[in-house]
Amino acid sequence: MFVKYGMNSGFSSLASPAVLRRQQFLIKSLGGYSDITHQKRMEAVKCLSGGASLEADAENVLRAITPSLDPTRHKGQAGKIAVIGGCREYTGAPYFAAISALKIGADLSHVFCTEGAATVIKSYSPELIVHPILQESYSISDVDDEGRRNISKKIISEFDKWMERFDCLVIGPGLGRDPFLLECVSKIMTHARQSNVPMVVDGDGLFLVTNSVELVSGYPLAVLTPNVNEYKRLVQKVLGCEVNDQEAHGELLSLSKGMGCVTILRKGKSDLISDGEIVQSVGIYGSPRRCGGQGDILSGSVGVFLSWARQHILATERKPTVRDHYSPTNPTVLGCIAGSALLRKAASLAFEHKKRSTLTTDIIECLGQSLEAICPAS
Ligand SMILES: NC(=O)C1=CN([C@@H]2O[C@H](COP(=O)(O)OP(=O)(O)OC[C@H]3O[C@@H](n4cnc5c(N)ncnc54)[C@H](OP(=O)(O)O)[C@@H]3O)[C@@H](O)[C@H]2O)[C@@H](O)CC1
Ligand SMILES: Nc1ncnc2c1ncn2[C@@H]1O[C@H](COP(=O)(O)OP(=O)(O)OP(=O)(O)O)[C@@H](O)[C@H]1O
Ligand SMILES: [Mg+2]
Repeated sequence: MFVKYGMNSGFSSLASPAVLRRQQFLIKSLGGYSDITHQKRMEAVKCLSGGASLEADAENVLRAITPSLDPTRHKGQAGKIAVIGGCREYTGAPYFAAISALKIGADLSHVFCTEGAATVIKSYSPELIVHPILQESYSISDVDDEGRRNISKKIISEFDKWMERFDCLVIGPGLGRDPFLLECVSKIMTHARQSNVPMVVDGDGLFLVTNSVELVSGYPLAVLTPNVNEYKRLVQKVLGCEVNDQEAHGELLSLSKGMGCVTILRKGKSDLISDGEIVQSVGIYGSPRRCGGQGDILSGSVGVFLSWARQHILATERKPTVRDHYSPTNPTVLGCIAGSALLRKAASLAFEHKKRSTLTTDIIECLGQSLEAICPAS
């Protein structure tokens, strides 16, 4: 059903029910019809058409979706996350993503990586559950095609034993670009999608998805978190043009729509988030340090918050709570807003103490305190 607004409302476009709800939220957030100025109304209209973005009410989102520490809850209910990444070159990225998930409050964090990377990642932390199941081409260079197919099947069946236990997969931090390994990860993604397991795709996972868009296209539980380069490659592939920063919001909407409305978090000075229907931004001041690994914290965090947002929406579907003063309601968008806001707050806190020497591990140490300031544990 589509609704046409009256001319004097400022919203004269034909609107779907979802857009209508968002327009009503905008009208409310702008102070209702009576005192809304022409300029504000035009800003809202521009926002709906993708011309400007709406700064997300990130603190309220964080408060609403973060579960309370209820003593009746058992291990696992606060989230089980799996990071798929870690190869010969990169062991830091999957560690950052997986440990961030735990530091925020997930109960269990797994890493699926290559054998060589596993020993290193285990040595960083005893908290992580590490599965050395992935293989790169160099480690099977003397195996024929039939042997490779068997190895691939074994990897997939090993992963399948665990898959449905996970609330979210984080695919790509430090995954590398080995063709055999990426082929196995494609199959894992296909199985995850068939089982409706949400996935956050980052780093080399985005390299894979850019070359095989069908892996995520049209999957509402997929979130992509591209940095500047990863975004550029996606725009070139899906929209067939170069990035145009003058049209950032409309372009992000088009990209998401072009991929069947997957949620995209475009990282940058402000993080921009779209699910093909709306655009939200998170511009909280973070830190001027651009040390590597902050995107990995973000992907692990979004994995946890998206799982919590899904739980929260399921639990409150029948009984809305007074905490729910936020919009939108898509759990993938809520997860992105919360992850982006928390990372930025933690980066800012870490920078206060460490200044130029701020590293990713310092930011991870500030995740708990930053969340505590918004959602006290007791
Ligand atoms: N400790 C670890 O294990 C870590 C491992 N990681 C893992 O590495 C893998 C590859 O990911 P990635 O991000 O390094 O690759 P990519 O996107 O090609 O960027 C590479 C180059 O792009 C440039 N560049 C960047 N930003 C830019 C900007 N704003 N504007 C302009 N240029 C910009 C810049 O190039 P430069 O300035 O050197 O020319 C940068 O060096 C992936 O698996 C990831 O998870 C990381 O997570 C880090 C921590
Ligand atoms: N210019 C900027 N100003 C402020 N914050 C930024 C800026 N660029 C990125 N960020 C923040 O840093 C986070 C990580 O973004 P970045 O672009 O560094 O990701 P990345 O390249 O994938 O990182 P990684 O090194 O982990 O792969 C983003 O969520 C964003 O909030
Ligand atoms: Mg990255």
